[in-house]
Amino acid sequence: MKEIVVATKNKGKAKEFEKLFSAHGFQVKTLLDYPEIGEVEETGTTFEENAVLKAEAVSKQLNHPVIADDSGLIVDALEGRPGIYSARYAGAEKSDEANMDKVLNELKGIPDEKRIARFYCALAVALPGQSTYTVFGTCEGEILSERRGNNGFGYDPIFYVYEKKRAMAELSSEEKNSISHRAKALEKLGQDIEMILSGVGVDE
Ligand SMILES: O=c1[nH]c(=O)c2ncn([C@@H]3O[C@H](COP(=O)(O)OP(=O)(O)OP(=O)(O)O)[C@@H](O)[C@H]3O)c2[nH]1
Ligand SMILES: [Mg+2]
Repeated sequence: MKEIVVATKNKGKAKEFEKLFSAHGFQVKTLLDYPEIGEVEETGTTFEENAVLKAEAVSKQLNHPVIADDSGLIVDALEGRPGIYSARYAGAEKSDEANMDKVLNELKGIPDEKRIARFYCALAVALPGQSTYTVFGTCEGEILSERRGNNGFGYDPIFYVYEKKRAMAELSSEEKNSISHRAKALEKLGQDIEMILSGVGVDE
């Protein structure tokens, strides 16, 4: 089976990519398989910049093609926060529970129609010796007033997905993978995906 390296240490993302890429016949390796690779500092000011930083840094270290994901939650009533700071919104320990509590507290008393939000995912594909390619995807919804469901990761329990009329954490992994920002970004690679991945894949 061909392998694809995704430059993430996030177990939730890793699981989603495993399923998304298995549909294309690829086995996913992540930074959890390469403990020697340190954290890449996310110093960019956009999701795209951070995705490129992660993909290129890891591609250089491994000297092979790498995909990276930089993603997050954008809440209109919070002027776009937590945005690129989604993982660390409530502090460096990256606690999903503390992050959700912070968003829920900031939105206390805000009515449903003003709780509009979206998930955003930028994917960068870094191929050694070639320019890095980026695509993005979004998923529209609203911030609930309390948690619902146990699936997924991150802010999934407090995100109501318009397309499914349920919280993201109430969706099965198959359902999430059919509508998520991550899946939509991958879809944008469209018909190019097999071609790009045939360059990205590393034969075992
Ligand atoms: O409920 C969610 N469902 C999702 O589908 C989702 N995708 C992203 N996020 C949030 O945004 C941060 C990404 O930040 P991020 O791209 O820097 O990733 P990360 O730091 O977790 O891992 P890495 O990939 O950088 O190693 C994550 O930690 C989450 O808080 C999500 N939350
Ligand atoms: Mg990160």
